[in-house]
Amino acid sequence: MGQRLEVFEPLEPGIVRMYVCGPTVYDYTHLGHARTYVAFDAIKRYLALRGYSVIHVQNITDIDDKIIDRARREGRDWREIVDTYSRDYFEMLQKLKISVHIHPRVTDHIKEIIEFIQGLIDKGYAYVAPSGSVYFDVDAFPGYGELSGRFHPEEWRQEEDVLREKKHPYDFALWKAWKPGEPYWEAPWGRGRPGWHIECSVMSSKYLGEQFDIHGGGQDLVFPHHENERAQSEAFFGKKPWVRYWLHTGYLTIRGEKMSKSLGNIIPFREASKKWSPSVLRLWLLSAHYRTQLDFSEGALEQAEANLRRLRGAVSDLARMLREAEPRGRLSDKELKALGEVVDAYYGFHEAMSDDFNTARALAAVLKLTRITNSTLIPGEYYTAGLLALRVYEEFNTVFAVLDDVLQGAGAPAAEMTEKLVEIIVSVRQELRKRRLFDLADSIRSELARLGIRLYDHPGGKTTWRIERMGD
Ligand SMILES: Nc1ncnc2c1ncn2[C@@H]1O[C@H](COP(=O)(O)OP(=O)(O)OP(=O)(O)O)[C@@H](O)[C@H]1O
Ligand SMILES: [Zn+2]
Repeated sequence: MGQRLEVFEPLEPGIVRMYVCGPTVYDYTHLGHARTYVAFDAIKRYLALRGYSVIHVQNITDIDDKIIDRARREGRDWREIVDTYSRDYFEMLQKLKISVHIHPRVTDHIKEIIEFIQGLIDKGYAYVAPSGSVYFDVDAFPGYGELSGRFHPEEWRQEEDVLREKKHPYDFALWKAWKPGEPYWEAPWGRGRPGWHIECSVMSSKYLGEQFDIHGGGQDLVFPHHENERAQSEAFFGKKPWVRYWLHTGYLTIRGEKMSKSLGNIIPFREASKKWSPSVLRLWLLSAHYRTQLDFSEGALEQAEANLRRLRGAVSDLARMLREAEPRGRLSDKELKALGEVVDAYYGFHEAMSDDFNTARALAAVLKLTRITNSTLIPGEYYTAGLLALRVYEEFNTVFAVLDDVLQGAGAPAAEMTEKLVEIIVSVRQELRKRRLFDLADSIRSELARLGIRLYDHPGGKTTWRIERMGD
């Protein structure tokens, strides 16, 4: 609202109530949606890391013009459309490790929506038009435009098709009167269905209260959707501010254009996930700050894949070093210096995340730590500095969630067993090479590579290895 950074103070100490506008389920979820949902997931995870209890509500719009149009075009029932695409959306959430606490659906809240609209009519903020549609009377709410910074009624023109019956062209629909062939619910003003904006005012307050902390969505939702949600809610509850902090994600673009169904340039998540693992996608999506634009390119994903490999390699090497090395009472000057660099990375990560959740800078701090890990900690067998470095990777992973399996493995007996097995296979392969059975040695090497275990043959015959397997 203030167009500036503010210190975060939730309504109630220690608790964060967060509402994010979810999808209208009429088509496959694409990478643009994934960008927004991963961003809020990381925000939630970081707040949790900092000790807040976060309640995350993300709705599903399961009745809307777009859904009805699609059902009509395909000659299917609208509920089938909702079923197909909400399933696809849930699959994406699961693959990307996004855990939303409550997923309210519009059609489960019709009664509450009707009551809310009736309340707005009773308070003089809404009126029933001759058709039986109900509109919000924008002129009755003086704060309209404060969120989006649009104050000119001329810019507010909404719902052109119903201009005739609105008091002002900028009023927007709370309830849409039934037209033949459309799904409907009975209301005091006649049959119909809710407009788009009202659902979020109703469902957020039902689960989070009349005022809450964070409201999120893509930047395309600032106007009119969030402006309208805010007008409805502040009018209805008579409390200000309805939302303490508005957070909006920048667009995911492709060749500079917003990825969107209407532009026909979308990459469905399910297609993308055939080519890149969910961890690579997550790391890429978080490689930019949530408010900035992020452009899709194969090169950017390859970069994310390479970064993930480096992170995973460093963590698995570090875990192995920690199992083998021992604490050394006094730290050498060299280890002290290395420890200082690890501490810098630790603060670098938290400083970036505390500065409006800057995941781009947080990632850079951890990639720098990876260079230090590989060049100094592991070769130096620096136990104390290594232990702290592992802690940094763990906290990083609490937010980024791309190293779950390597970190779980770090210290677990299963990982140790794998290592011993790899050692045996590597020594058998050494023997084969000594006997000049290079075909066999090569096939062992490529079989291991398929499992993500990479062997490095050094001059002089020594072979080292590391686990680079992608976890998903
Ligand atoms: N390209 C994008 N980049 C970032 N966020 C996006 C993008 N496209 C959609 N979103 C966000 O995803 C959420 C779900 O949006 P919604 O279901 O309204 O999308 P949509 O209108 O179906 O998408 P499209 O723009 O492709 O038609 C919203 O918060 C929206 O802002
Ligand atoms: Zn909404």
